[in-house]
Amino acid sequence: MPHILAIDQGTTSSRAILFDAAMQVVAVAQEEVPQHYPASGWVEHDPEDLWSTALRSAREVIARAGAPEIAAIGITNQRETVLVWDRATGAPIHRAIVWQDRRTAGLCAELREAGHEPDITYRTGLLLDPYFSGSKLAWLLDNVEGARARAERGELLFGTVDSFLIWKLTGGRVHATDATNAARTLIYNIREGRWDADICALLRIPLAMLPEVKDCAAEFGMTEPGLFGCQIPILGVAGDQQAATLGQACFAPGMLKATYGTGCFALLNTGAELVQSRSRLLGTIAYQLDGVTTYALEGSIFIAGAAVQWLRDGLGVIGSAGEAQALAEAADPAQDVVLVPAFTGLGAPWWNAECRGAVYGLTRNSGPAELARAGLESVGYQTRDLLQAMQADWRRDEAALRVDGGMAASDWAMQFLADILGASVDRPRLTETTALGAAWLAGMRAGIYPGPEGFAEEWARERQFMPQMDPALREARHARWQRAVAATLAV
Ligand SMILES: Nc1ncnc2c1ncn2[C@@H]1O[C@H](COP(=O)(O)OP(=O)(O)O)[C@@H](O)[C@H]1O
Ligand SMILES: O=P(O)(O)OC[C@H](O)CO
Repeated sequence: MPHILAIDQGTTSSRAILFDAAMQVVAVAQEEVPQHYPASGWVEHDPEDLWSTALRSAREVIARAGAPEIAAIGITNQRETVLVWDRATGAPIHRAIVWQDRRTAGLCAELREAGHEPDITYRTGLLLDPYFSGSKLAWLLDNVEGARARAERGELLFGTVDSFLIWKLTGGRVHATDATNAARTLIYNIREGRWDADICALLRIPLAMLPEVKDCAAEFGMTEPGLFGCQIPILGVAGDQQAATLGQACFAPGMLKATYGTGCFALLNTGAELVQSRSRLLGTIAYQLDGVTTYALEGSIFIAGAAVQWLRDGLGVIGSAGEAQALAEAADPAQDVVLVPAFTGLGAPWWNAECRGAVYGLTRNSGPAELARAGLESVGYQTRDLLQAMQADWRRDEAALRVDGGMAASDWAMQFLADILGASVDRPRLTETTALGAAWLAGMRAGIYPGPEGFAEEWARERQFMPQMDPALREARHARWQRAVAATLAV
């Protein structure tokens, strides 16, 4: 029976997941990726680590499953992260600059002050923020000696992590990306589906270094025979948040998923319509199949599961993430401690990089339990702000929010989410949604998995969380949270 291999190259780890012909997980392998912080606000990955951890995970998962026949590979990846390498030798010219890296804040501010943001947002759906690839690529060309001249001579190639892995997997024969990854670069015109020559000129990025942009389910080349002992076609590629949107089968306009990992990324399918947000949410490509683009509105929260990590590593009040829930349950119901986890500023819809976290409502009786509860609740409150902004931008059907990611494992956090949203929250049976999305793209293209309709029918709910909080209390607590955010932004 043919299997599908999904490679999920994430910010903190590389994972490989093998799915069988019935789309069930057969085996998983994972390896941490070392992080480099060469200066305050800078985050880098060694390209060799990205490649070797992905390759080792893939080989290990295949070996664990007894080396079954693999019909295709699907790739999903941390988005926006920038790599530049030599076309002839494959050697990277610098470490990868990771999406979290803020070194280009000055360049982005200059471009904003020069009035470029409205036009760039119109063309790309994005904001002039260091988060996206464009300014990072410009930084490399400006700061690595000789890079711009070499790029202009056509000697250097740019890619996001998917492109780099495709290049390595195909032995340097294919330089390609998919539309969802291209949509995160700030240099791709998502209305017209092409690299934007004007924005590239503004950032002085030579067009010759850009990869070919393909559908998410397409021919991305065959792997080198030496890598897995046989050649395997790469048939699916999507950025990790878009892959999760697919894995959650959010195919209909109005469907919405939120992935709760370190941060939280919510994507709302807006169909053929690219929505211009009034609340600084992002317009992006949800997926592109058979040349047809489906758009999404996206909101990012920087701190979700990271609030739980802070309880564990910063405060030391829990030993593992799974303990947060029991501690929160022990909190004094009479207290209303609010944590605004702006550890690195606040993301959508606030987009304030300067503010920092705060705790409100402390009494002499406040302790670890109240902080744990406040930490878990902060994720629900932030999600509500995000979804309210989405609703203001675009009608949303009353379909439930579909959740996934590590923090979605917490029943307590998901119940509070339903309570504070006043809406139901659905957790799927298969929580490996990111990998599933990539596998589905590849498996569908290989002809062994169903098309979107058949796949959507396979989606199954493990648990639905229904709102139970009294509506007046819900509104009062959310209003208090909003006052806390306003105070945090004002400091
Ligand atoms: N049971 C749990 N309760 C609350 N948070 C959890 C739980 N399990 C994991 N997490 C949080 O989920 C995050 C890990 O999720 P994951 O999807 O693996 O994230 P990422 O891909 O960003 O590394 C961590 O920040 C962790 O604190
Ligand atoms: O690798 P993750 O899961 O933290 O996801 C990172 C996002 O793609 C960044 O936009």
